[in-house]
Amino acid sequence: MAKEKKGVRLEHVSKIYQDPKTKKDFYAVHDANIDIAPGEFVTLLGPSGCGKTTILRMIAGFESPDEGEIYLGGEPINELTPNKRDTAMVFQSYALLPHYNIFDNVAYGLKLRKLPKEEISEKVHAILKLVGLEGMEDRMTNQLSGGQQQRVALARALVIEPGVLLFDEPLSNLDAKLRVDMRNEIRRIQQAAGITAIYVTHDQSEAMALSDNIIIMKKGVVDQIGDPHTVYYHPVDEFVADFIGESNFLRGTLSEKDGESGVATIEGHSVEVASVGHLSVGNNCVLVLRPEAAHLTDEGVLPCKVTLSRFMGNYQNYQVMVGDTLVKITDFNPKNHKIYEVGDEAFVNFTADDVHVL
Ligand SMILES: Nc1ncnc2c1ncn2[C@@H]1O[C@H](COP(=O)(O)OP(=O)(O)OP(=O)(O)O)[C@@H](O)[C@H]1O
Repeated sequence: MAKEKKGVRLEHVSKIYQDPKTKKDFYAVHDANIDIAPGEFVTLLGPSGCGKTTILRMIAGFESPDEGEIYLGGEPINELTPNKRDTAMVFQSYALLPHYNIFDNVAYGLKLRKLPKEEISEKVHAILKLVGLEGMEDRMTNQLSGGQQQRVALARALVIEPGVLLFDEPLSNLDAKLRVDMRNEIRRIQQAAGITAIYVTHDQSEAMALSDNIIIMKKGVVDQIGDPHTVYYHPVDEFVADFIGESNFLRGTLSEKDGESGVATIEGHSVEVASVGHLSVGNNCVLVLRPEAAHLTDEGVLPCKVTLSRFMGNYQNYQVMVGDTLVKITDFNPKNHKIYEVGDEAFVNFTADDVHVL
């Protein structure tokens, strides 16, 4: 449906703001280098205040970078006003026109572009079909549910056939169930429309569900860019490991090394590890162990004492102490495993491939 899918590139982009309290300048975004391929769905993910929205607003043209250059479809766009950029934004607040019906809300951008009436009608109907609002053209937007309003906002952005669609936390105002339904819809519609999408969220499951690639931001800096699998299994640091899913951090030192494999000492116990080429013997290291990758067994890698054991229906939730380290364990197959109770002595079991070493 898009005229042409466009890629987006940020080269050494920074944005400086003044802190209203201290009056000191600070980098809201610092030296961002991002390359988004045409047709890709990318999320900007990170905690509040990390600079996600600032990046999105710079791409849209509502803010201009203090350093660096932004390219859209290979062309530099820093000097272009928002209406000259081939982008459309879907806002958190929907920003619909309250006294207009669905048709007129969606047609608005096309009327501004002075398209012939028949073409407008054709395009609006095609988009309403795509977002699942066919036949509802005459409904006023204040008579719609949150999910329907979100669909209208999406249709209104899509109808102008932008090269890039920008989303600023578009599902924040919806309840949990609807958020999940709508995010699946957004992904379906983006793929059907064949459009490049950049999506701001602080919800990691939303980012995992939607993205080809996730850009994880930390205090104005791009910390890691990768597909959901990479950021989950190969986080670059503890921040990413903690932000994407749950993690246990087992701290110790590397005591032996042979090429890529080695042995780490954790709480006085030897643990076989892999992919430690970046470390030397004697270095401190952190083993990132996902709760679902760890198992409780009678014999295993690290002796522990169970401090919490809770049946959650589809999984058994444990907390255990390995020396002074608390380890969370999720057993997704409790029906077929021995259940340990609080106070039991057991072992945390895992293989070298189950841990990611930082
Ligand atoms: N116009 C402005 N003037 C001064 N500081 C600003 C301005 N806009 C944003 N900031 C600050 O810049 C930093 C980054 O803000 P930004 O809105 O990009 O964060 P965010 O990651 O999108 O956060 P959230 O998830 O809360 O929306 C924050 O510290 C914010 O307070």
